[in-house]
Amino acid sequence: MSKLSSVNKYFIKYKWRLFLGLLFTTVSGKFAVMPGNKIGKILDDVKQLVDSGASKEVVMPIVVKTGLVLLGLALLRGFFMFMTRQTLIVMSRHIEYDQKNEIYNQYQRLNTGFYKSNFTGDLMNRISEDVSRVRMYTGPSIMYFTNMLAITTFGVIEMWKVNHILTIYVLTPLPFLALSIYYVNRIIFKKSGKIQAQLSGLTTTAQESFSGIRVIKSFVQEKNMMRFFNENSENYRQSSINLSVTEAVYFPSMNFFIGLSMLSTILIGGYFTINGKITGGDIAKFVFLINLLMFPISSIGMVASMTQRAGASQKRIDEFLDLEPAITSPANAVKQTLKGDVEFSNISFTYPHTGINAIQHLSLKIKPGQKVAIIGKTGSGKSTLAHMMLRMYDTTGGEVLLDGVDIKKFDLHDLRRQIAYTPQEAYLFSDTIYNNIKFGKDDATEAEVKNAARMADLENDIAGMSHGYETVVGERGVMLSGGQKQRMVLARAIIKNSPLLILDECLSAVDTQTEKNILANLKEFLVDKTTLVITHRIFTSWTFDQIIVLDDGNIAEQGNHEELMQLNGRYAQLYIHQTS
Ligand SMILES: Nc1ncnc2c1ncn2[C@@H]1O[C@H](COP(=O)(O)OP(=O)(O)OP(=O)(O)O)[C@@H](O)[C@H]1O
Repeated sequence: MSKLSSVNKYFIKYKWRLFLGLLFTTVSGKFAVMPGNKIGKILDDVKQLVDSGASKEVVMPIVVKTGLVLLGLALLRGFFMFMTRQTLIVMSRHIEYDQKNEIYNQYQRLNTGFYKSNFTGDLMNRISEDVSRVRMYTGPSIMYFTNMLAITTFGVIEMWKVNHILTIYVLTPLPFLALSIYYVNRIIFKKSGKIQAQLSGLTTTAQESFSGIRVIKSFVQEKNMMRFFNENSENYRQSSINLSVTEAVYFPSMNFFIGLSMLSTILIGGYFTINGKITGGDIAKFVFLINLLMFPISSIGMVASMTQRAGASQKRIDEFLDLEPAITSPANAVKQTLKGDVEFSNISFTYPHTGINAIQHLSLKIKPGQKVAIIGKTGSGKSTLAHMMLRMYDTTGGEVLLDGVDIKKFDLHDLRRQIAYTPQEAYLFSDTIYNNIKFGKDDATEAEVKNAARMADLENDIAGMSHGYETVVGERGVMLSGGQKQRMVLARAIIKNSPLLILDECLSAVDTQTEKNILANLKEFLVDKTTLVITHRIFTSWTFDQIIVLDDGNIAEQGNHEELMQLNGRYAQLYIHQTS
């Protein structure tokens, strides 16, 4: 239970729903037990009247009256059961909503490094499966447990009033019922966990096949993929059949123990009736109450098993929520409008999980409004430099200064808000073109969105689509070509209108004419913006203030175009190769 103590704050938040829910459950329990008395009494009364020779006309109204009372009690019980669900189950839905938001918020707080070292499936599980299991505790478990307490208490009191010994005999099998349900539930849970994992495997295989269908077809791997899928599918089928065998034990075991209680009632109750200790009506009352107790008692096992699972899930949720992001805003964080002065002062960076020294003692100064090209062979550390500026990772040595201030002193959100960045991987949301561009600026007007699209040379592409700006781009933008995706991401960065712009391979997939159009469109827009262009291809139509050639995490060549051509090093070779 201690694992679930962190859920208590929600019970305090929704205390009125909880209180009313418990009250309604108790009242509905009372109404559930009350018909027992009525049934016992009417049977005894009718027997007495018939024995004393009363006519049908005398007996029938009494029976009808009792029938109406029973109907009224059933309606009242139904009403309070409805109210129980309206309070307790609705409360559990509110808690589920709060927990999901809390977890989602934590996902957003954590840094890039966290996502590199955790699997998507596991992360998704916390927000879906773990939260659902906790909900089973905050809603159904509490409801079933209270219902069990109420019905058992009221029911046992009623039985006790009739005959102590019979009550003890009748109740003896019931704890075994609860225990057996608990064990069956645990086995079912274990087996369903295995099935769930197999199902995830199947879904992943199917999903990978859909995404990689072109690769599968071109390598003529259809048969192998089918065989692989079939094997997994067969395992899943076997496990599911196995589970249904276990599930089939559930109700017969319940009936077995209830049957034992019934047997005691009839045998011992019959013996007591013969001896005049109880009446026939009392036996009917016992039979009614035992049937009533069947579900609440068996629910103890179910509740115990659900609570255990919820505890394990809440532990996982708590461990996740307790993680502190490695990169945060400091106390008294600096918030200022950036001019665009950038300095890398002897920075080094080693990736934590692989130990790769991506940047080594690099120093570089960029003045406000300068255009800087960062080139270098693959893996030389270009993108890592961009990550340092955005504080996706913190340097392991040296400092990054913006307008002379160490970036670790800035408010993190304010810092990122002032840097427009196009990551190498052009990521789009499965939303409309319009919303994907507008994502760069919450309050952007339609004119701003269209202007950003124009600058990214997207106007003609969008005009050619049947729904124009309202075209949905599909999952991760699958409906668009590689070049269109890159330009969408560029438009999203343009609309941000930040004093600092980092373009990481943002035009690698567009043809040279489109590249020229975009660069021409951007020239004026970028006049006063510090711009870092990370590229393999040299933009010949632009004049860069500085060109940095990176090699193995350090600067191999530095200067403007003329200086580097004179140096006749790597840049010159690349330039000659590209222009020839
Ligand atoms: N998340 C990461 N975890 C561990 N190592 C990484 C990570 N990202 C990059 N690296 C490593 O750091 C080095 C620099 O990578 P980086 O992405 O900065 O290179 P790059 O110059 O941008 O390359 P490319 O031109 O191929 O994009 C590489 O050796 C790379 O393998």
